[in-house]
Amino acid sequence: MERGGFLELRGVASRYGSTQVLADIDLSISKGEFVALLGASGCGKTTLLRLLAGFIGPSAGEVKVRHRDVTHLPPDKRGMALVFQSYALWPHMTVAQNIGYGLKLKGVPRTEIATRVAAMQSLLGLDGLEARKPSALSGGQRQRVALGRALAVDPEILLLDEPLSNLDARIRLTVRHELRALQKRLGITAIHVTHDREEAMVMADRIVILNAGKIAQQGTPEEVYNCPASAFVAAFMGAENVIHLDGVRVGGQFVIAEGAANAVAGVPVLDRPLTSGPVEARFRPEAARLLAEGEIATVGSGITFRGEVAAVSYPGGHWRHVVRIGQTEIMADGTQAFEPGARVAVHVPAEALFLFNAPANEPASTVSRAPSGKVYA
Ligand SMILES: Nc1ncnc2c1ncn2[C@@H]1O[C@H](COP(=O)(O)OP(=O)(O)OP(=O)(O)O)[C@@H](O)[C@H]1O
Repeated sequence: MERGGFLELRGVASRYGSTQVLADIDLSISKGEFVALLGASGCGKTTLLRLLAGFIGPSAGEVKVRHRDVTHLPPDKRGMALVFQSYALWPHMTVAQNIGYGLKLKGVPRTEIATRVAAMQSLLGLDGLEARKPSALSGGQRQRVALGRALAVDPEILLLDEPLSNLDARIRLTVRHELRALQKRLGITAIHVTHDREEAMVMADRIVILNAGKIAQQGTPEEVYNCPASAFVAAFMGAENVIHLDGVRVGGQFVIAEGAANAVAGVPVLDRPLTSGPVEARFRPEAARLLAEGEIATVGSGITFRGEVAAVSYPGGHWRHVVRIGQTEIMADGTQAFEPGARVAVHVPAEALFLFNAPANEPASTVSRAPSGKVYA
């Protein structure tokens, strides 16, 4: 895959009336790349996709495809096709007519439409269903017809607006896999909007995380999962446990001060712009190791908190514990169950502990400050 330069967004902004929805969007997408736009509801994912498709114009910035400015081109002149969450199939048309719809609009001769439609049906495993109406298809089949209709016009760029979210969980896994395999096979560039983290992780070459209309971070699934650039990204990528700590930066180490529930601990700063003072420590429930309190000394680098089990449940595959550490409650998974009331140690390895300074512009009232080195909530 040739890197960057195929689809470029520079300084793109968008507003609905006086409401700013997107700002400072810079993206460079390679030909054949599968990019997931991931973010919470209302962060601007669909607006960005509609802007790429040409249904709305940006209030600032430009969109280029192969170095050609398409910012003000109408949707049908951009070489892009959009697949919606709701399928948007014509109910009175058959599968074949739906797939051929875009070709008919373009004035493609009937015999050629028939050939292309047949090829699409066979590519998407819809052979034998050509005469059916959408009402006589399963959700997964309908979504494949919608995909066929988008691909039949031979777009260079496929825009996917949560196309799998109406499918039930089991079918979604299959269609995810099919869609990714098809995209790779056709070498088509795809931009996929989703709020499902796992879907983005398993399908995309690159994940672009949006927060309130801005790019919070972009990178491979592994990068955004293992090296979140902010507390927001860490939380969004599942590191929902949060403990407030204090410490000092000494060269490449951050030395966490002793607290009511932890001893002094040093963790590498890596490439985080960490400064001495209060920090927010985040980690995933599955990254924490739960031990009986006496086992503290046997664990490796990272930090260990002393706590008490408040609740335990079995969601499948592991035991999930709610552990009270000071006034804070965190979740920690383990292969062994500890009873409520048990005194435990929660060890978080250095590589799974994400430290962030509290944002400088956060109002003082929302930033909790602890006495130096204390764990608190
Ligand atoms: N036509 C519109 N007029 C005014 N505001 C709008 C319009 N469409 C969207 N918005 C607002 O713009 C913001 C971004 O909406 P958008 O649909 O892009 O979010 P999203 O990330 O796709 O959300 P979801 O995951 O819920 O679909 C939201 O606050 C939304 O209320």
